[in-house]
Amino acid sequence: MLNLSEKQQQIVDFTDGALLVKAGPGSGKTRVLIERIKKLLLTNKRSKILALTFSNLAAEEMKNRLLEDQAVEDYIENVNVGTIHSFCLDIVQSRGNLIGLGTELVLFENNDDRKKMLADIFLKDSELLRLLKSKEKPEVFLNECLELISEQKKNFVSPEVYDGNEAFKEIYIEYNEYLKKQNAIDFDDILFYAYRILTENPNVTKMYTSIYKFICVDEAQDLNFAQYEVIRALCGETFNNIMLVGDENQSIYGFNGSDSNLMSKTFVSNFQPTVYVLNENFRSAKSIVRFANTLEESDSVSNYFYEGELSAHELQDEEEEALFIIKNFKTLMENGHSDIDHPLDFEDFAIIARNRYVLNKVEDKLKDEGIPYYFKKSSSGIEIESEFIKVFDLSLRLLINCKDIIHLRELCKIVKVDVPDTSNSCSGMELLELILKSESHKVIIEELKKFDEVNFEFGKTLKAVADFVENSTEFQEEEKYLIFNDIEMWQKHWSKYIMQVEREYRSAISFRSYIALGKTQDISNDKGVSLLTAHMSKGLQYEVVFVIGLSEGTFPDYRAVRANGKEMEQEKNNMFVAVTRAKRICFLTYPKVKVMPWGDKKNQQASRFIKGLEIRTI
Ligand SMILES: Nc1ncnc2c1ncn2[C@@H]1O[C@H](COP(=O)(O)OP(=O)(O)OP(=O)(O)O)[C@@H](O)[C@H]1O
Repeated sequence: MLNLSEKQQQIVDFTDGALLVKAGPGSGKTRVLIERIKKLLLTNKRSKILALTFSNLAAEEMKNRLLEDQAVEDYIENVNVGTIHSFCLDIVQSRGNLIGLGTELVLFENNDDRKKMLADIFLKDSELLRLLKSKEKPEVFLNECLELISEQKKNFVSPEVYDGNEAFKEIYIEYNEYLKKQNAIDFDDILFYAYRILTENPNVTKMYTSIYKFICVDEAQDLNFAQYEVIRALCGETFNNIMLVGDENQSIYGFNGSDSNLMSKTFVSNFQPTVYVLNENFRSAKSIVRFANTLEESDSVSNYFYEGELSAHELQDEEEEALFIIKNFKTLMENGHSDIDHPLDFEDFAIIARNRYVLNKVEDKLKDEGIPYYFKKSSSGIEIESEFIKVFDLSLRLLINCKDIIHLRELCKIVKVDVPDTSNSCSGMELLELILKSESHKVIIEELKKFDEVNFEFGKTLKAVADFVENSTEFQEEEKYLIFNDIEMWQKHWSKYIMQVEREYRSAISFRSYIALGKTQDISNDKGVSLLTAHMSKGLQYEVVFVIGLSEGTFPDYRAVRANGKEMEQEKNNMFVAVTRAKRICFLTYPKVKVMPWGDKKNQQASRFIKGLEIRTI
């Protein structure tokens, strides 16, 4: 067990009142948060703690780190770790009725589903249809409408109070009505409705604050308006045992409305927290901290004796850049490094870029060399390849929610039947019996019939479907191949789900919500060199980091270069996050010439972020 610094210890020992920990990279924010939760668990054995994170990855990491300590094992039930969205979805699904919604609402997480709904709305109304047809690019217009709806919801502007464009107001009203008719909500509704439930029902707020004695929020610099307001609503009038932890310089979700002022100004004025600042970096060697400080004018101090290594390199083109990475990777794997006191492994390396495509060349080279690597992904939902499992998936959706018109139509289209009239109330199973007639589809019905809310054994269902497919002569080899892969993927989601949810709480609707929120994505056992975007690298650390594609227009991104305003601040933060993932060695590279997808060659300038360094050429 590592010793905490004096300041870290003070934070861990802090008991009552609001608390803000502002701290630089590698200063132990996450560590302090975890230690404080442990301490609270052990000293307040009957109190519950709510720990909110921004990603499933961060939530999982936090749970694992808590579980590592045997002392807290018996009290682990007292801490609820999860993303803000997942916590709020629980509120909405269980108490939607308090604001005129149904309960057990399903989440339409997929943008295509939202678009289909919007298209329906335009088709039904001749005025709106005319408007749509007058647009040069109707598809783009639909997307813009969806974005505008999303923006209103993120700002908690309901259609009733929206006072802009009349046509849009109507579209927005209809869109929400359509969702309501299907007992569904979209992603943005999660926070908005949770906020309404909490603020319009003080009893609910009181119930939560009497259950949870402490609330902690990690990565608080990434809070956006809606998230902050929900957290504030959760605290009601009097609760103030809330702890926010974050680093303004690592705020990188500006495009999603995040604003570090919510943490450093609004929270301070609303809660008057005790503020701690941590600036000792326990992760990175001196040269890395020194460079990071020049990016952000921060005052981090490396706690390490090691100088480490940070260097910038110009390569001829992307091919040369990729070869340079492979060469240095191999040298370090073979010889190690005097500042690293253990032999290096694949997992000690990360290659980070501003966007996914910059990593293509390196990926090719890693593949050629047989070096294991993986992409960190953040996704939600489930992607299905085979038609049969698509039918299975849609059937499951209808079983959960017979009002789901969007997916009912999709299912009917696939099995080529007319959409049945759903105006007479009809259960999901009755609908399925009307639609699914082929032998193989009847198997789906039989299997789904076995579900009842008390005993949701999806693993057995998958096994039965797999057995049927194996013995069936109805499918071609290729189709079977896809079906088996799809089933295997479902099985993985199911395994992750049952690890998180006790048997008695398992149900089809909760399983679907877990999938929709990305809580069943496999994120843990990836092996090999990490390929990451700067966004995905948040919170992680590696002995050796290559930050690549560091040219003007790529990193910083060309849009930020063009706008040259707040966006550039975000780019700098992205760079800051990427570089500070390195513990001991950091290579910064860029290709002088970039070959465009259509074959042209483009000369590039070194990124402004490395201009102050000596740039080596080969
Ligand atoms: N007091 C300490 N002594 C030694 N090592 C420490 C101490 N505090 C933290 N560390 C180590 O420093 C590293 C960084 O800690 P942690 O990940 O908690 O920092 P962080 O502030 O959350 O980082 P970031 O925001 O950059 O992701 C970890 O390896 C952690 O174990």
